[in-house]
Amino acid sequence: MAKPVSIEVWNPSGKYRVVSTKPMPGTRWIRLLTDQDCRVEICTEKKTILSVEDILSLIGNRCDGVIGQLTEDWGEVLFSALRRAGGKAFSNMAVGYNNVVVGAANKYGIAVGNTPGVLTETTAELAASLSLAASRRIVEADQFMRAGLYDGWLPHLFVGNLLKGQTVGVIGAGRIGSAYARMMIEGFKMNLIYYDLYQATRLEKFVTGMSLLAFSIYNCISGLVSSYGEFLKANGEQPVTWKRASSMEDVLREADVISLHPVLDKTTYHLINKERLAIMKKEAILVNASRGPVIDEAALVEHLKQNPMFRVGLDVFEDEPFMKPGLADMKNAVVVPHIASASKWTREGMATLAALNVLGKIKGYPIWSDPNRIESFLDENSVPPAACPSIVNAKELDDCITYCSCIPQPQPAE
Ligand SMILES: NC(=O)c1ccc[n+]([C@@H]2O[C@H](COP(=O)([O-])OP(=O)(O)OC[C@H]3O[C@@H](n4cnc5c(N)ncnc54)[C@H](O)[C@@H]3O)[C@@H](O)[C@H]2O)c1
Ligand SMILES: O=C(O)[C@H](O)CO
Repeated sequence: MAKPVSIEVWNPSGKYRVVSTKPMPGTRWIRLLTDQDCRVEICTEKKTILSVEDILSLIGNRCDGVIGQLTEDWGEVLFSALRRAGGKAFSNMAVGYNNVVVGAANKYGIAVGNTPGVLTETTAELAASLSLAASRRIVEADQFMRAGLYDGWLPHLFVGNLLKGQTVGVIGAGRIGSAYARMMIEGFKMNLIYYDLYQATRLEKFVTGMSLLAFSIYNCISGLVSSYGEFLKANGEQPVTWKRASSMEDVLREADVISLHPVLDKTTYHLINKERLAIMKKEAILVNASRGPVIDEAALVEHLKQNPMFRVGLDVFEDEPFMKPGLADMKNAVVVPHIASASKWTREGMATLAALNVLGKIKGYPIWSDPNRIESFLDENSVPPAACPSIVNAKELDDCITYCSCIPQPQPAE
């Protein structure tokens, strides 16, 4: 018998029972559910990571849908329990869903939602912040100041790396990887090399498009230049270049700053290991805001010890919430606790998308056709479309996909 967990209830007489395993930012997500006849139960247990038993207790005997977190183990046990309770949907409040065994959800006919798009720029900004913090040794310097060690300007004090004109490498150039690449190219005039299983057409177009736009504007004004490279040169700057690498090793060898943005799956587990660290430049910067196990963290600690000029910026860790022994002592590592998507707007938007995934399945709405264009769900001043923003197993469940945004709007509950 599972131990009861504490909850807070909204709209107790609601027809559909929706459980959220954590309080989530904002109140719009609660309103969207209660307006559609849902009773919302929010787990208020103090402990950070809920066990499978805790969640079983939350699901109980009758539950229409659950909004959960990336720290939870969603597999056979929970999906079978949710099915028995009459549930239709689970949504992670996250874009990554490596904590979910999608095959088990398919087996029990449960839809699995995630929250793409709303966190793209916020996560890319954190990766950019880590790139800067690591390259300019900001955390080390801050600690030095607070320790009262600063006794005057020195030519060698906290010398780091200049980004301008260096090469940024992106591994996994999807939504976040591409947004990060654009920030580093535009912000610091870095050259780009990327590796992905697929061509990042939008990113390539952006770089080329930017070049052409700048080129045409400059050309109109001066009539002097024939390429973006020349445009930059004419301004006394190095031209920006980009290329798609045919192997990940090419990125590791060539780039000065490398940021990891792939999904975590069998192909990306320990993508960065001892051998691959060894081929990186001795003074390279490595950033990870994807998932911890993409890096063999024990090998990374050894590499940091052997190569004091090699620096990392980490938002995620192999055994969260823990760090591998030795990492916390490394001055050449900047570490933050999985906060890449932590801006108010983004977290409230993630809660909204997760709630709408669950609500949409309960109401029998179709699936939104393009999870990269979810803005219409986030506009606080309008009723969101009657669709599930992003269901990762829609195909497996034979769900109906909507290709039109002009679909009927949901009506308030009577
Ligand atoms: N730290 C955080 O708080 C945080 C926030 C958001 C997302 N994330 C992580 O970032 C990941 C990416 O999010 P996204 O929205 O950009 O997803 P996305 O699907 O748009 O991009 C992932 C990219 O990884 C590529 N990829 C897959 N396998 C690969 C491989 N073996 N080698 C190279 N590339 C490979 C894919 O082709 C895709 O382009 C999420 O799955 C999540 O785990 C972390
Ligand atoms: O996958 C995700 O969405 C993050 O890790 C949390 O924002």
